[in-house]
Amino acid sequence: MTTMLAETSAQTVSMEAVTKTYGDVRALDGITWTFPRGGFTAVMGPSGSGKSTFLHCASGLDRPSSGTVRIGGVDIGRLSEAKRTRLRRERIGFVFQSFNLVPSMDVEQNILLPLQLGGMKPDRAWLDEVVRRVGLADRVRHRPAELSGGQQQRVALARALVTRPDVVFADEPTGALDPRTAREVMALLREVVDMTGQTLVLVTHDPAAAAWADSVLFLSRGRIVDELAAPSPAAIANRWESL
Ligand SMILES: Nc1ncnc2c1ncn2[C@@H]1O[C@H](COP(=O)(O)OP(=O)(O)OP(=O)(O)O)[C@@H](O)[C@H]1O
Repeated sequence: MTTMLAETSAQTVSMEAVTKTYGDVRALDGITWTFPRGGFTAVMGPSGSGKSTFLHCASGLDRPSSGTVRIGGVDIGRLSEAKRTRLRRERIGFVFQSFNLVPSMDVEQNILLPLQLGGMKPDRAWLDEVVRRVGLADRVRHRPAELSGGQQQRVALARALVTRPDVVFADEPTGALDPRTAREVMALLREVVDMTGQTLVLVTHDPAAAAWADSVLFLSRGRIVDELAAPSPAAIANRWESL
């Protein structure tokens, strides 16, 4: 087996005293956190605890109301919207519950889309490596509609990895999959972290999915209230109950 640690980014995302308010609502209330490089972190919390807001701010989709978010060492609060978009495209990968593939494009075209949008040149060797790693080498000319849900999510993962991002954010990536396919996708995410040193952040409601992570952050009312390292599904469910 090959490892590609040398090819991963030196930077991750760090947040310092981050708040986000919507009118009177304090959706994030003083978040300070740096995602460990090469680590797999799950973020959990009850409905309304601020998970989506956390994901949006940490990934540069949105700007905090106060505090600092650094992506690859760059303070996103100081960037124009256009520059933040560019930084996000180059430094962050996304995987969503709904896959978000372009139906008219084949697998390879979908995977290459972030490079195309950013005017970046594909690295053929890395593309082949990513496609092989997610198990799609014999599917590159298929369209999304010709693939199972699990395969479509693998395409989305390959698309997230193709730019060699600092951090991949996965938002309920198994939410649309049956339990067996969900386990396969989680096992693949774990393998990608272990084999490539990719930093990964998973936002999920599902203790079984979160248990694949190195550690779980628990959000409540916009704050990080706990971290569980090397968590079992039972320990996660237990902590969840008391939030
Ligand atoms: N655009 C917005 N405008 C106003 N209030 C918002 C907005 N986005 C989020 N909020 C509020 O901020 C708080 C945190 O919401 P957020 O969506 O981050 O929580 P969540 O943990 O992701 O919830 P869920 O699990 O239900 O998706 C909630 O009180 C929510 O109503």
